[in-house]
Amino acid sequence: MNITIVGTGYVGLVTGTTLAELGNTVYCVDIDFKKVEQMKQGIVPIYEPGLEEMFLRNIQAQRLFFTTDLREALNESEVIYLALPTPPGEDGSADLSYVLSVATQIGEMLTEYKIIVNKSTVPVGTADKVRETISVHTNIEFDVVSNPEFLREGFAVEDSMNPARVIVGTESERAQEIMAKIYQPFTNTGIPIIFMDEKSSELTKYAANSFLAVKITFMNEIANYCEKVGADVDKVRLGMGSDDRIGHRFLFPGIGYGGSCFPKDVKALIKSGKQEGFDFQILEATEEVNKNQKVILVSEIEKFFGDLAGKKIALWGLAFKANTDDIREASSLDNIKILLEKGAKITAYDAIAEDNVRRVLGDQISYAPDMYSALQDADCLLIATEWSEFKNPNFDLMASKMNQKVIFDGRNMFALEQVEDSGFHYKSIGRRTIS
Ligand SMILES: NC(=O)c1ccc[n+]([C@@H]2O[C@H](COP(=O)([O-])OP(=O)(O)OC[C@H]3O[C@@H](n4cnc5c(N)ncnc54)[C@H](O)[C@@H]3O)[C@@H](O)[C@H]2O)c1
Ligand SMILES: O=c1ccn([C@@H]2O[C@H](COP(=O)(O)OP(=O)(O)O[C@H]3O[C@H](CO)[C@@H](O)[C@H](O)[C@H]3O)[C@@H](O)[C@H]2O)c(=O)[nH]1
Repeated sequence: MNITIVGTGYVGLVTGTTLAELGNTVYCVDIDFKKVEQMKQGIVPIYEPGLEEMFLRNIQAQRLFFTTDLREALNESEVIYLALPTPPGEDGSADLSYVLSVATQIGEMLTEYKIIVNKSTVPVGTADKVRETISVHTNIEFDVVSNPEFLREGFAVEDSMNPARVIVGTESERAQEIMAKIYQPFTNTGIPIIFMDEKSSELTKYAANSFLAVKITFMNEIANYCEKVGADVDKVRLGMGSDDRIGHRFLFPGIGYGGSCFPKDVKALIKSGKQEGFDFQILEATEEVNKNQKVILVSEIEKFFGDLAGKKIALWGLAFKANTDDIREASSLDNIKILLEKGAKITAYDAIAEDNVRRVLGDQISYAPDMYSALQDADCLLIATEWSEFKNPNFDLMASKMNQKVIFDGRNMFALEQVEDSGFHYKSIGRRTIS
């Protein structure tokens, strides 16, 4: 099938590449000329493990094309996926301007029946809005389908090739048949394709993300309570997770959830609720707890050192989680902001996300070329991202570089036994402090 993807960010590019890998001819459209030029030259503009190989393979096979010309792509395709940004507007609600402006353009360009598939995360009722927007400009028949995306950054290729489920929201039989055809390769391998109405499909996405945000936040509160009563959150986590009604995944406490999705989607669902006179009390509490959790170690650092003016802090990890270059709503940034305000000096190391942080913070902080150089003359180390290379460090080498042997670990990277004999003061989340 010929398919157009509008927007080639994390979702659009991965979706486009995956659909090409499944044998479709895919036209990826973006307004960012520079990005499109890069992609035409075989350069993947984002860091996503496994993507480059598949991307190059499908370009070579002439199944994957890039353009800034929406009309050209539209004319070639029967199905148009929207993978456009839906950032929070000033009041926290999802900003639909990207989606609706492309809907307007599509309306003006339609010459024959098309299906417009919305992969962006959008509030309930957006399919109707897209339909109304397109209808203003055309009498030609079309369908709008909700098909939310559940991929995780860092595992985007894996999640797209082998999703837990595919949700398709449509009440049109014609659209349902075509969507079933696109996802037939998944059906063949036993992946459920769940058809439902558009509104339920749109809400499924917010409900799933918000539930996971609540799950993490609940564990962060349990972790904070563990510290009060002398329990160990790692043991509690194992004990809880062994009940398969709870499960082991997404029970890892830390310095709060970040990224381009959970914070904005929780906010947007709260806002959508308010518009109906409905209070999502659990989500409001989740937001509040998460806001504090993101910087919970700053007060620990202050408790340890007193005045932070002039203190040198090494920071391992800038990305909002491991295996991505994405720094949107990263806890590292919240910590940097407050630590700088308090007069600390920061040297950060993150091999993958450094460039993105440089664009935002410039030389407000220093950047180290490797994890050990970041520690030179540091009064303490703060760990903000769980990159694998931090998992089993040489504690002697670390000690030889640092002014003081002090670690604040926002990701519980080490088993307590790993640190026990190293002579480090080690403060993690929800576990005994070693000193
Ligand atoms: N990032 C994720 O892990 C993830 C996962 C699931 C769902 N989502 C949702 O998917 C949507 C897209 O997210 P993303 O992270 O891929 O965004 P992104 O910011 O990485 O990419 C969006 C792309 O759209 C392009 N764009 C903007 N306006 C355009 C226009 N008029 N025409 C063509 N291209 C245009 C931008 O240049 C950019 O390349 C959002 O609604 C998000 O909530 C994201
Ligand atoms: O046990 C855990 C799991 C995650 N996190 C944090 O939660 C945030 C989000 O992590 P993750 O869900 O892995 O990353 P995303 O790539 O943002 O993916 C989420 O958001 C996407 C965008 O909507 C959805 O498609 C995915 O299904 C959903 O997992 C990150 O800050 C993680 O550090 C924890 O603190 N503890």
